[in-house]
Amino acid sequence: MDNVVKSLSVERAISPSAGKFIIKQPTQAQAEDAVRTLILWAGDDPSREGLLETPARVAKAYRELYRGYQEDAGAILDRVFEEVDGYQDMVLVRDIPFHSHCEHHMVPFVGKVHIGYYPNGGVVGLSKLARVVDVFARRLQTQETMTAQIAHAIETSLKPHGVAVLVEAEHMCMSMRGVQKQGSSTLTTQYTGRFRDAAEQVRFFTMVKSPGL
Ligand SMILES: Nc1nc2c(ncn2[C@@H]2O[C@H](COP(=O)(O)OP(=O)(O)OP(=O)(O)O)[C@@H](O)[C@H]2O)c(=O)[nH]1
Ligand SMILES: [Zn+2]
Repeated sequence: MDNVVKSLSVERAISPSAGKFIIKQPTQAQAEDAVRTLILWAGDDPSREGLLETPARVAKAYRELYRGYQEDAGAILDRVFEEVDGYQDMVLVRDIPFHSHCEHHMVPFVGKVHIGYYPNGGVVGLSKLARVVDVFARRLQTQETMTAQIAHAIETSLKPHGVAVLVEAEHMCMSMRGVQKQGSSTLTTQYTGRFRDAAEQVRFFTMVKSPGL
């Protein structure tokens, strides 16, 4: 196992174009060995029947849970509809569910994202805002970073008159372990443009919390 870990030598270099890290992917066998190590660390026997296929399943699940690293929010927000008969008011998509993993413990945090923006000429497909949430949620995250990244992606692609992002979430690393406080929630917000105005923030928040369908 030691040899596998030593030979991983993850390469980290900053790509000049996107400012992204280029990671040299470990092989499937290396990923599965790492899971076997963690099973041993948890105190179980990775060679018992029920756990034999677990390393392969976990490696596959990781591809899904961390798919966001392979995705580009800019490409998702690329298509704008301009024929909206002069609509200029706020567009709000609320209660977008998400699950992410905190970068400190790699334990889930789950909740909802609310996104409002003031269009500048055109509007984006509503589903695309929910897709952008997943691009950033399916990475190792802090709630603050995820909130800022969602707002930044919309701001950069749509250049709207303002973006508001509100994220509310429960962190399993605070409920299942550590301080063990079930039911606490964390709210984070990021505002740009018109939403820097306090009255706009009140309007956004009121709409987010108004009775639903
Ligand atoms: N700001 C912020 N903190 C987070 C987030 N997710 C987890 N944390 C916190 O990250 C901190 C890590 O603290 P450390 O003292 O390094 O780790 P720890 O000993 O496991 O901390 P405890 O959770 O208090 O047991 C904890 O306070 C977590 O609650 C997040 O999205 N944003
Ligand atoms: Zn955590």
